[in-house]
Amino acid sequence: MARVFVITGPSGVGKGTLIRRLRAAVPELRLSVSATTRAPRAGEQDGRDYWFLDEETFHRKVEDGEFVEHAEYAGRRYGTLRSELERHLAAGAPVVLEIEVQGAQQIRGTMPEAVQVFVAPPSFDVLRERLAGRGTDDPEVIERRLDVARGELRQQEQFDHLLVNDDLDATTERLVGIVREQLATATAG
Ligand SMILES: Nc1ncnc2c1ncn2[C@@H]1O[C@H](COP(=O)(O)OP(=O)(O)OP(=O)(O)O)[C@@H](O)[C@H]1O
Ligand SMILES: Nc1nc2c(ncn2[C@@H]2O[C@H](COP(=O)(O)O)[C@@H](O)[C@H]2O)c(=O)[nH]1
Repeated sequence: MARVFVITGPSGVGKGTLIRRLRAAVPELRLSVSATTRAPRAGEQDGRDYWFLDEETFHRKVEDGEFVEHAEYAGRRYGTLRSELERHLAAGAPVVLEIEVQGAQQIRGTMPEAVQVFVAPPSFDVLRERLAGRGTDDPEVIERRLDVARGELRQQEQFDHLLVNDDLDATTERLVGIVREQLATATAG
């Protein structure tokens, strides 16, 4: 029964944008707020955008088995807290995770019933433009993320669904369609 949706793909491809639109269309879908050791960006709030943790606290939570998945990404740590995911599932709500590719691969091993969607850019140049256009990261951070993206894009065929995020409205519609279909199947079953 598909109650967990994983949205993965390279940084800057539009995962967060698509998930905001998805949640507006499917209001019962809840977002699992991840933990990270990276610094908050301007306007980001602890507990809403991320749980911002120092390295020591993140490490302790890893040791205590508090993450369902975690990964090092571009020099920072990111992870899905078991408590976040279980809180939503216990309330009977479907949950969406926005995570990078190593974490998505871990979820495949531990939660094979989760529906995994890989979001790809129309081209590498477009990905670069989106990361730069977002205006949240320094040029060297953008280059590091693009380096990671090359490896991530090589894994795109391994996921249940592949969405090329070209036209935002069209991609949103396809994502909403995937989620609604899975939820309808789960309800019927
Ligand atoms: N289909 C699209 N066409 C044009 N611009 C887009 C499209 N989708 C997203 N964007 C823009 O691309 C930028 C990056 O999007 P977003 O922050 O959602 O990416 P992300 O995959 O969530 O990144 P990260 O993994 O770093 O959180 C944003 O400025 C967003 O408005
Ligand atoms: N494996 C995980 N990856 C995560 C998680 N939360 C976010 N992310 C991904 O990290 C990168 C960078 O994010 P940014 O906010 O610094 O731009 C991006 O691909 C996110 O999707 C998580 O819990 N686990």
